[in-house]
Amino acid sequence: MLKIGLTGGIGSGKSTIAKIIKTLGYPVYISDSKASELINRDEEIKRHLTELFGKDIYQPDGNLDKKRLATIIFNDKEAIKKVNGIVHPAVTRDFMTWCSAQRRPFLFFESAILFEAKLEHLFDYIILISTDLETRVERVISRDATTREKVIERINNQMPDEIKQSKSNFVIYNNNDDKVIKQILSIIHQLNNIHSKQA
Ligand SMILES: CC(C)(COP(=O)(O)OP(=O)(O)OC[C@H]1O[C@@H](n2cnc3c(N)ncnc32)[C@H](O)[C@@H]1O)[C@@H](O)C(=O)NCCC(=O)NCCS
Ligand SMILES: Nc1ncnc2c1ncn2[C@@H]1O[C@H](COP(=O)(O)OP(=O)(O)OP(=O)(O)O)[C@@H](O)[C@H]1O
Repeated sequence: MLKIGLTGGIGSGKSTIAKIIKTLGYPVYISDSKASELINRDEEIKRHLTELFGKDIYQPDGNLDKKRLATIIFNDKEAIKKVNGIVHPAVTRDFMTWCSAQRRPFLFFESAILFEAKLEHLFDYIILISTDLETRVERVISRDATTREKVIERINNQMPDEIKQSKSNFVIYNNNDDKVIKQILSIIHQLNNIHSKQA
C-alpha cells in the first residue's frame, strides 16, 4: 500500500482537492479535523494544553477555544512549538492506526504542515498543492471571517513553497485558471503505474 502525503499552505486548496480524491474512491485522512477531534477528546492532550495556557483554553462545553489558542500560538514561536509537540505525535499515532484498517492500493494524508511537522518519512510520495500567495490570502479571507493580518500570521508559521516544492514528488498548481482535475487524474494514473509495477 502506497502512502501519499498531500500538502500545501493555508488556502492552497487542500480540502478541495482532498474532496475530489475522496470522490474518486481513495481514502483520505484529514489531519486538521483529526487534530481538532483529538484536542477535544484526548485527556492527555487536554491536560497538557490546560497546564500550558490555563483552563480557559477550553470552553465550558469541553471543546477547545480555537480563537484563543490561535491568537496565542500564531504570535509566539515557543508556544506553537509546544502545542505542535503535544498534538502532532497523537495525530501520527492516530494516522498509523487508521492506515492499518485501509485496503486500497494507496491512501492519502492531507496536512498543511506535513514538512513543518517533519512527517515526510511516513510517506512513499508527496504531492504539493501550489497556489500564489495573494490568491491564497484572498480565498481564505472570503472563506472565513478573518483578516489579512491573521492569514499572514499563519503563513509566517509555515515553510515557503519553494522549499516544499524541492521536497515533493508531484505538484498540483491550483491558481484560478489552472486545470486541477486534469492534474489530479494524471498523478493518480502515475501512482497506479507505480503500484502495479510493485505488485
Ligand atoms: C490553532 C487552531 C485551534 C485554530 O483552529 P482553526 O479552526 O482556526 O484552524 P484549522 O485547525 O482549521 O487550521 C487551518 C489552517 O491553519 C494553519 N495551521 C493550523 N495549525 C498550524 C500549525 N501548528 N502551524 C502552522 N499552521 C497551522 C494551517 O494552514 C491549517 O490548514 C488549530 O489550528 C490548532 O489546534 N492547531 C494546532 C494543532 C495543529 O498543528 N493542527 C494542524 C494539523 S496536525
Ligand atoms: N481552483 C480553485 N478556484 C477557486 N476557488 C478555489 C479553488 N480551490 C479552492 N478554492 C476555494 O478557496 C478556499 C480555500 O480552499 P480550501 O479550503 O480547499 O484550502 P485549504 O488548503 O484546505 O485551506 P486551509 O489550510 O485553511 O485548511 C475555499 O473557499 C475553496 O472553495
